[in-house]
Amino acid sequence: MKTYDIVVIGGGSAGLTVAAGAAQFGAEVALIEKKNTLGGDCLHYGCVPSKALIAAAKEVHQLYKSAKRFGLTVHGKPGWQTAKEKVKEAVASIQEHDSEERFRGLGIDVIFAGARFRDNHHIQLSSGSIIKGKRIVIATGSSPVIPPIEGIEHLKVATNETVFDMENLPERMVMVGGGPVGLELSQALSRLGVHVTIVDSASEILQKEDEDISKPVREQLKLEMTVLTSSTVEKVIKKEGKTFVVIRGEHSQELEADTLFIAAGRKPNTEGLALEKAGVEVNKKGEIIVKETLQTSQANIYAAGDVNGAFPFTHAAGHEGKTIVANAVFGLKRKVSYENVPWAFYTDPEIFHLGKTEKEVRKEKGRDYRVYSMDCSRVDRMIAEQDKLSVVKVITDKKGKILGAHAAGGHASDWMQQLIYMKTNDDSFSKVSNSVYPYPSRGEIVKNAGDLYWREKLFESGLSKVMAKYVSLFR
Ligand SMILES: Cc1cc2nc3c(=O)[nH]c(=O)nc-3n(C[C@H](O)[C@H](O)[C@H](O)COP(=O)(O)OP(=O)(O)OC[C@H]3O[C@@H](n4cnc5c(N)ncnc54)[C@H](O)[C@@H]3O)c2cc1C
Ligand SMILES: NC(=O)c1ccc[n+]([C@@H]2O[C@H](COP(=O)([O-])OP(=O)(O)OC[C@H]3O[C@@H](n4cnc5c(N)ncnc54)[C@H](O)[C@@H]3O)[C@@H](O)[C@H]2O)c1
Repeated sequence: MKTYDIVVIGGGSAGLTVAAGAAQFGAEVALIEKKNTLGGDCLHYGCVPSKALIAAAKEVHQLYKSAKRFGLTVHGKPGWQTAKEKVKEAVASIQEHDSEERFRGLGIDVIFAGARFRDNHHIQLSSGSIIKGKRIVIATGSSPVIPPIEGIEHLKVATNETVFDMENLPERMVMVGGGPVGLELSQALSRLGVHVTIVDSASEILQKEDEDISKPVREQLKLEMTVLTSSTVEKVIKKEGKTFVVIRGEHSQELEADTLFIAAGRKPNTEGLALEKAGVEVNKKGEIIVKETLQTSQANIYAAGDVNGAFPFTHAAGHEGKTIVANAVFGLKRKVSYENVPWAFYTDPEIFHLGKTEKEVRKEKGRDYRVYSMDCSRVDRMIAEQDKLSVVKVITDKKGKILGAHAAGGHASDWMQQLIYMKTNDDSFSKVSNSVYPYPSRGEIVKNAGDLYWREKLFESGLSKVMAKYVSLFR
């Protein structure tokens, strides 16, 4: 039986970060992956294929928009096979970075097998052999939750795991769930010609955002698809040879459809791991309970990525992975923090979210905070590109410390990046105004918000009146 310094279970974003980091620091590492390829959900069923599909759909959308504007006529339907090829190309290119050879080249033993705990140090592989880990990292990810829906077998069911391989595009699709998976993929599929209805049990989509950020995105999405909130899919029925989805709640109705896409949230992949044999505890949702050091209830076992449910994004899985390398390889007690970890939803317009929302800050601090909001009406690049939606909002404390930074708009995930750096380094928002932005760039919207900070300071100090008087004399 071979003993490793670190055994990593799961070859996705979290597991690959830990395995590569630990091996580069000289640890003997085994990486176990139950599928026959590395990369996990992000590469095969998540971030990468969805962004490639979004890009393909955007091309089609832009084509129709431009044709209309220039008085041209477009014939035919967008080809699903072409869109699928684009997705496959993107996955194949990125797969090279996550190749088995690359990880073997780092000295890692890559083992393609299912893993199961025998105790808190021993792992039974589906091949039959047993390996020992001084430290073990669980990075097994998550899977889509499929809510019970009577008669679901009457129509095609898609999830993020099957959509990119669909033979043909559906004609009429009901999307169960208007979270990021539901919204991003609904918009892409709608732009490729699918008639989409989103059904969400929540009273509104994008509830984690402040209203001024979510509203422009919601309004755009509602132009491209139907969104039924406070509603759920109860069952699927057949009537006169047609299939209907029965929706209950605020928008009760029977809706004809040929495909049901399920994007109703995620469940952690812990089934079959025999966590009880290792003494690893889970919460009510089945997520592995971790301390801030990412140690589980067993000090030598760590959990990273979607399986701990803390911040289910690829970049957060990488962030957690680095923390685990520091703690498991060097014996440190570094604590993970999500305070400066953003997220972006790649709808069109995009959503960018960093730190606290105004709703959250108000709850915590009452009125003891400042908000600097700016729309695109004075950003020449956005005006030139006929962008009428983009908006940015920065929330600070009285001294200018950034508590939250949020935006909606095309490419918002790019033009908001300066604020991630500033917040991470505790820089005052006042400093944005000192930066010179290239003209005309979209990022000027952030600079304009920064200028508001000084305008307010000047006004508060009464200096503006003195200055006005001085300037009038000067003239
Ligand atoms: C449609 C979609 C779009 C997304 N888009 C984005 C995005 O744009 N940006 C972003 O940041 N996040 C995005 N996400 C979220 C992102 O994909 C996940 O947060 C990320 O993949 C989590 O990484 P992970 O390593 O925890 O899990 P995974 O990447 O799922 O990796 C887990 C691995 O463990 C393996 N495994 C499971 N059980 C076992 C076992 N018993 N033995 C051995 N191996 C096992 C699995 O086969 C898998 O390869 C998206 C998700 C979806 C569904
Ligand atoms: N751009 C990105 O970074 C990106 C994109 C996609 C996914 N993700 C990650 O993947 C995770 C999962 O996303 P998701 O959208 O699958 O889950 P989610 O939990 O974020 O959203 C699920 C939605 O489904 C609704 N819902 C749940 N059960 C329902 C039911 N029975 N009927 C109707 N509606 C129901 C919920 O109200 C919710 O709005 C996200 O938390 C995010 O971290 C990130």
